[in-house]
Amino acid sequence: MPMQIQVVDHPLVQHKLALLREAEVSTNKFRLLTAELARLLAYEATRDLLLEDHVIQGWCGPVNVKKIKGKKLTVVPILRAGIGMLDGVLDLVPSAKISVVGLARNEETLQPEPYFEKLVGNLEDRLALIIDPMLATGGSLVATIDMLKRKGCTDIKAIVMVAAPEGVRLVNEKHPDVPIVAASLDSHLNEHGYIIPGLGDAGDKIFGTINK
Ligand SMILES: O=P(O)(O)OC[C@H]1O[C@H](OP(=O)(O)OP(=O)(O)O)[C@H](O)[C@@H]1O
Ligand SMILES: O=c1cc[nH]c(=O)[nH]1
Ligand SMILES: [Mg+2]
Repeated sequence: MPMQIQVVDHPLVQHKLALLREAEVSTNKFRLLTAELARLLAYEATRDLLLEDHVIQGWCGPVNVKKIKGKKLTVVPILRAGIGMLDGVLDLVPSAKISVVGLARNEETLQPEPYFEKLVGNLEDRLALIIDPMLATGGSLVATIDMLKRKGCTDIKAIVMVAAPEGVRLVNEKHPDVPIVAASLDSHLNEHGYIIPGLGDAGDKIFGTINK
């Protein structure tokens, strides 16, 4: 089975990703680039929202226009690192609700350990846009999708900056209905579950908890 993932090859996306990969990138620059990249990826991820026809009163009389149909959006940042992408996504969808999921990957077992869940009501008729910079083993994304589906959400998409093939395969297998949009599909995971070449620890870089 070929992997299902949309890699956005827009030159601005690839350029910003290249700057993010620099070993010496500062916390400030990493945050700014993460927000900019999130904005561009969200633009691509919302490309297939459905439109409907409306007639409005324009300056010279009635005008036929198109507006987004029906479904409202909830953005779902996975704590902590997903917070780094939130402002960029909200720039495009400022009225979206926000559902927050807290997961910490256990460094030994690589399993996600849930510590927070605050999902907005009525997920049945909302598109959930999950945001997290890193898709590594896929455990965190699968756990988040499981939580959303338990609350009745049926329309889910994930935006990540960098994905590993291992994680994409797991999400494709467990949740084939959930599209993944990424800036890059990288080579593999190392023995500690880090993406190679990846970005290092995105949470630590965004929150300034270690230098590299
Ligand atoms: O695909 P996985 O193998 O589950 O790994 C990816 C997860 O790991 C990182 O978060 P981490 O658990 O380090 O938490 P943090 O955001 O608080 O740093 C990252 O932001 C993802 O959520
Ligand atoms: O490469 C990785 C894997 C998990 N989490 C990160 O922040 N980076
Ligand atoms: Mg981390």
